[in-house]
Amino acid sequence: MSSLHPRDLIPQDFDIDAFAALIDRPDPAIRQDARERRRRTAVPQAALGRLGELGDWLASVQGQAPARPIERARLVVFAGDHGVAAREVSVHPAGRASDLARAVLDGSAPVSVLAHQYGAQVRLVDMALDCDPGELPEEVVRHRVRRGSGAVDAEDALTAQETVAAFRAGMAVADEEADSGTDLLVLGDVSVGGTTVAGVLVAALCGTDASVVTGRGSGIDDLAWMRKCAAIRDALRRARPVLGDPVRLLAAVGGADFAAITGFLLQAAVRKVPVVLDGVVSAACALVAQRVAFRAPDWWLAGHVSGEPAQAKALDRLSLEPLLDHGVRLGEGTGALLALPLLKASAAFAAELPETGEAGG
Ligand SMILES: Cc1cc2ncn([C@H]3O[C@H](COP(=O)(O)O)[C@@H](O)[C@H]3O)c2cc1C
Ligand SMILES: O=C(O)c1cccnc1
Repeated sequence: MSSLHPRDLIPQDFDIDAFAALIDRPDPAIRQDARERRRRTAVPQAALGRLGELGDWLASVQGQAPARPIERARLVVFAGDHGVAAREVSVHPAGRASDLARAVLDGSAPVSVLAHQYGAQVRLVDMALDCDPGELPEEVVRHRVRRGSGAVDAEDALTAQETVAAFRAGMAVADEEADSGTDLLVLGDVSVGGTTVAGVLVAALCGTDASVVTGRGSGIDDLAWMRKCAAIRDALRRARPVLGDPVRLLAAVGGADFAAITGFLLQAAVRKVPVVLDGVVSAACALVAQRVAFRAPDWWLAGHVSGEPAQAKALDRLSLEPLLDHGVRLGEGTGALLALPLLKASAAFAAELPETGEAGG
């Protein structure tokens, strides 16, 4: 008989199913109120295009109509390395996500340029980078649960205990942000091999083959694509026995950053702070989180289409329609941040277009 080591046991005081009851839908009456206010402006309904609906959504998640301006948007970037990167499935060297993370910290990363441009604060959270923790600031490494997550095609990414610790860290980050008055969370990720892991989770939860979810990630060639597809196929075999259990699924074929993002998304919904999703990693975690609490996706917005087929599949399952499609494949939260000016525009229209008193067109 096989025996479970204590680190494979989910702590007894951890109840992931409690989220299902803790998360409400954003208030539909407020959404309706926002829609009716919009009808009373001189601008015809159709003229605002998607910005009208976006303003209604924003009002509903903020709990007031018209929507308030977004004043304290914060980009939260979760970082981690993945053992599966050793299969050469990324253009980035395996185990070197810390290089990408350092660029986010020193302001030279693509996402730093956008964050600076849009006045968004950036917070980097190291969950499992493969570098000495002493190389990074204490506030960045304080949530780290291990050095690199396991290679999901051959071994578990994490123990059950590490998964719960990472999930709780993500919840704690969402709580800290909610407590400090962040009014919009913009999600990003920095990893090497992350799009492979995301592909596994999406294929597992959608019941599709590896080839359907395998994309070019950070820009891989045909040979690397075949290696990535094979790694996803192998990991899918490992995922199947634990499909019904989100914690065991994240432990078997996820990673510390994925577990943290899943906890972060769910707790943000509990705290009623809206989140803009970025690419395939955000989408994969959102899909896991939807399994935990089916109402949670109403609190999230899909910033863009990243071109990874797994992202499109996941967003479809989440009934989230991405705002932008410009072929941006940079990760780091760039696609989510690009949506920020549109959201701000929708809030400004909602708040500042005068009502005429009569219903418009
Ligand atoms: C210039 C550049 C910088 C990036 N920084 C993060 N990513 C993106 O690539 C990684 C995932 O891709 P893969 O699964 O292939 O390793 C993540 O770090 C994601 O944020 C980048 C992608 C590019 C092209
Ligand atoms: O979907 C993503 O997040 C993505 C896609 C390509 C490259 N990096 C990230």
